[in-house]
Amino acid sequence: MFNQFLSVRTISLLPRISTVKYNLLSKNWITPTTIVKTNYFKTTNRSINTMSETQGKPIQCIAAVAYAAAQPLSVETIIVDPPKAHEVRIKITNTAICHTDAYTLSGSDPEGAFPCVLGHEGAGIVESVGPDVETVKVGDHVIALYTAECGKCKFCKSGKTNLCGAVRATQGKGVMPDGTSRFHNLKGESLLHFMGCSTFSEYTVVADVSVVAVDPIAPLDKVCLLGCGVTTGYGAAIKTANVQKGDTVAVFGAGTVGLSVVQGAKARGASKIIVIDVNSDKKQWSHDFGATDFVNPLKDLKEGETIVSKLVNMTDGGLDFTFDCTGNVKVMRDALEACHKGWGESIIIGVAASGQEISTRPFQLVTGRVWKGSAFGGIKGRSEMAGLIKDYQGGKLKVDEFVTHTRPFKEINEGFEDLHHGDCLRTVLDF
Ligand SMILES: NC(=O)C1=CN([C@@H]2O[C@H](COP(=O)(O)OP(=O)(O)OC[C@H]3O[C@@H](n4cnc5c(N)ncnc54)[C@H](OP(=O)(O)O)[C@@H]3O)[C@@H](O)[C@H]2O)C=CC1
Ligand SMILES: N[C@@H](CCC(=O)N[C@@H](CSC=O)C(=O)NCC(=O)O)C(=O)O
Ligand SMILES: [Zn+2]
Ligand SMILES: [Zn+2]
Repeated sequence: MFNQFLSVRTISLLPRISTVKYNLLSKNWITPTTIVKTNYFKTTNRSINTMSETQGKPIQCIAAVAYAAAQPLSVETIIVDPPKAHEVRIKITNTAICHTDAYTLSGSDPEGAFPCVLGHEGAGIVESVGPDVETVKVGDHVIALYTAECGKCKFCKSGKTNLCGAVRATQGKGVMPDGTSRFHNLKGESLLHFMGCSTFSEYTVVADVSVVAVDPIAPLDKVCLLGCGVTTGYGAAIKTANVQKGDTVAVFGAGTVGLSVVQGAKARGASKIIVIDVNSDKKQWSHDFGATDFVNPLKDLKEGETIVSKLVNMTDGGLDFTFDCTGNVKVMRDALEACHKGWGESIIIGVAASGQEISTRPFQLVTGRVWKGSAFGGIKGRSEMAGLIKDYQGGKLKVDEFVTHTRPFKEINEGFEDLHHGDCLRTVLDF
């Protein structure tokens, strides 16, 4: 099996590599030449193309397979085929569990199909690449991206969105761009991919447009969270909403996504950041991440008061920006209606179950309130991840603080249980 660490023997065969270091944080061997360039669309230093012993061969490894909706995951050995052209096989070192994994596993996702390998908040090391891959190389530390960035499609070139059309259609069907899967169980049954990532497997295969190399010094057991929750919330505040100094902000739902919106709003100098959550245990966290106020609508409303009227009164007529980070369509309506007449914008981030729809009086929009959505915080994964890693390394973006639980990968089902407890922001699994 591929050794996740570049072996000394392998490295000694590469005369151009003079210094080999052991990264104590990520527990991996690194070399100076693995340090990534800021232009992620082309690897400029191709001097290392380390061959792994497993290159071109199927790998047997541990994975968590979702065989059916609302059933525990089956932790078992699966077979991961080698990457084809424009594909990358990654040794996942760490993956977190996002609320969206639980949503799809529950059966509420119209795109959910089984059996599949879930997981989309993961990081690891490139084990091998298929033909024509020019953007990452063996040994690179990487984050999987559920929002691809090809740089060439109509979406990527528009300058208006981070959504990319290159692989989204096949991604939604749970297959690689050529329409087939790289995962099989030991019975020979094909297993579907998920969100173009499938990080609940020790090895996964992703499209080359769905992966970004990161500074190898960044700890993979923390920056895996940049694969979804932290990036989504922070980006929604600083990119989608583009919160400005002095703006007033309300954030519904104080999970990892909501608290990351809070830290984005704080970074921008928002004058008021109100968190609304049904669990008062989230109050301390909210303040720690930068909230100025916390409201529990189940406890803090007076007779005749609604959450909307309370928020409007707290902010002299309504908020400049509100964010739904719950996935609850009633909350989405409240978030819109708490916006200031004339200009308030409400950003929907939460994912609602199949069949759910939003509604409001059109007059709310006629009078200037704006409803928007945000996927992956509007962040372009390949060209903008380096900036987020720098924000994290410079202490501007909190990431470690979200890791409330860690578990060995085999405890993944217990990790899903953690999500239901108010004391959990993220459980990070370790392979
Ligand atoms: N658009 C995108 O790109 C992305 C969307 N998502 C979605 O964003 C949402 C948030 O994700 P995440 O932070 O991981 O989830 P969490 O479950 O950790 O956070 C949601 C929070 O909202 C609280 N909540 C639930 N109902 C209400 C309510 N009626 N009013 C106020 N608060 C409420 C929950 O409390 P309690 O725990 O007590 O229920 C919890 O604290 C999910 O729907 C997820 O699927 C996630 C990532 C990316
Ligand atoms: N498959 C669902 C929609 C799920 C969804 O909205 N996903 C979010 C990311 S959630 C991450 O944790 C997203 O960014 N969607 C954009 C996309 O292109 O998928 C459905 O069909 O309703
Ligand atoms: Zn997610
Ligand atoms: Zn594209």
